[in-house]
Amino acid sequence: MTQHSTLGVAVVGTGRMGADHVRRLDEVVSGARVTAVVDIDGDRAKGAARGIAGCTAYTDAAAAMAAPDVDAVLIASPGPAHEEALLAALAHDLPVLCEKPLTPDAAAALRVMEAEARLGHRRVQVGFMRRYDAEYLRLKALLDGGGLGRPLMLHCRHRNVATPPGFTEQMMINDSVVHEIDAARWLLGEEITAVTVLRPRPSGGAPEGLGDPQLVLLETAGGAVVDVEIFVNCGFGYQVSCEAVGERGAARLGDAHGLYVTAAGRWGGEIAQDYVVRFEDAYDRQVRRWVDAARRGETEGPGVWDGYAAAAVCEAGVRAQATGARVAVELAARPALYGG
Ligand SMILES: NC(=O)c1ccc[n+]([C@@H]2O[C@H](COP(=O)([O-])OP(=O)(O)OC[C@H]3O[C@@H](n4cnc5c(N)ncnc54)[C@H](O)[C@@H]3O)[C@@H](O)[C@H]2O)c1
Ligand SMILES: O[C@H]1[C@H](O)[C@@H](O)[C@H](O)[C@@H](O)[C@H]1O
Repeated sequence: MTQHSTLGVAVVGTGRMGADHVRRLDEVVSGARVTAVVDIDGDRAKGAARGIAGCTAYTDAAAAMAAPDVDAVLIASPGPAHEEALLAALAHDLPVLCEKPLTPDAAAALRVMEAEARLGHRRVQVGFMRRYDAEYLRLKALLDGGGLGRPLMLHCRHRNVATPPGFTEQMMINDSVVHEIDAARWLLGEEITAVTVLRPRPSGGAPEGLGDPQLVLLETAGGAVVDVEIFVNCGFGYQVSCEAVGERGAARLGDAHGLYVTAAGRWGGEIAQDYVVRFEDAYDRQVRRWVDAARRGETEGPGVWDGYAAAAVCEAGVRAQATGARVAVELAARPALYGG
């Protein structure tokens, strides 16, 4: 495997998340430099490349991946565009960090899995950044160490201030709850086997046609239950919390962020307004670990199997959302490459 002194990274998609990753690779993470940026919006690509020495702007991801100064690819285009970029990167056997969701549907994820299996080694890390968040890591260590006894339930809350234009009910599952789906699989070490979605009366603050909030219930292979409140137009802040309840104790993350202030007859803290603030450290740690592994010629962290399993649960979730029924998750057999 190639050893890279400095990893030349192509960032595909330079919107909100892609631009933040370009900044991160340029200013925060050592051992990498952004040699290419790709966006179907050429002006946006040029804007992202501006000020970065040796960075070329492209509108075609395949052209960027064929460039000699591109050693790795960070995909931050919208979910439906991921499959094409992933297959192109795998055709060049390049290390990839792909923003979540790996793909919005399970069939596309399976095609990516087949392409990676043909290489015979893992190349793709999925951007499930909560696995790199300090609080989630502590909760995972506590659960793995048996500190709470056998875990029985997770209570999760996922609140966004507001949705961007075009955000659909399906995206509440595919784009938002997909984080809890991955976090639950990782924290509990079990696959999710069934999904049910309950709908309280919709908030007046939600856009027309969006049944927001919703309560998503996940059942796991070992009999644990996970409830997820997804409320993407709560209006007051970006809140992500998770309480694990075990046979001998409970532990909750996500309550406090930032300063706790006592002044002017009041006490309290701040609520982050978006994910870029709440998960800044997690994104930094995730990208640093990806760059370090890629420079060693290795791939670690959540991979294509995790992206596929999450997509399969999301598909069941979207059916449960539409029908009100409890929907079983259908999973293919886990290939040996992913520990099957
Ligand atoms: N991990 C997280 O917390 C987190 C947060 C936000 C977004 N995301 C993920 O990041 C990705 C991007 O989200 P965003 O909010 O930055 O979206 P965005 O709409 O702000 O940006 C997407 C960009 O991709 C470009 N684009 C579209 N199709 C393309 C293609 N085929 N090739 C190249 N560029 C293309 C668009 O022109 C746009 O500039 C999504 O997968 C999203 O789910 C993850
Ligand atoms: O794409 C975003 C992102 O993944 C955020 O982390 C999540 O809180 C939002 O709900 C989602 O729309």
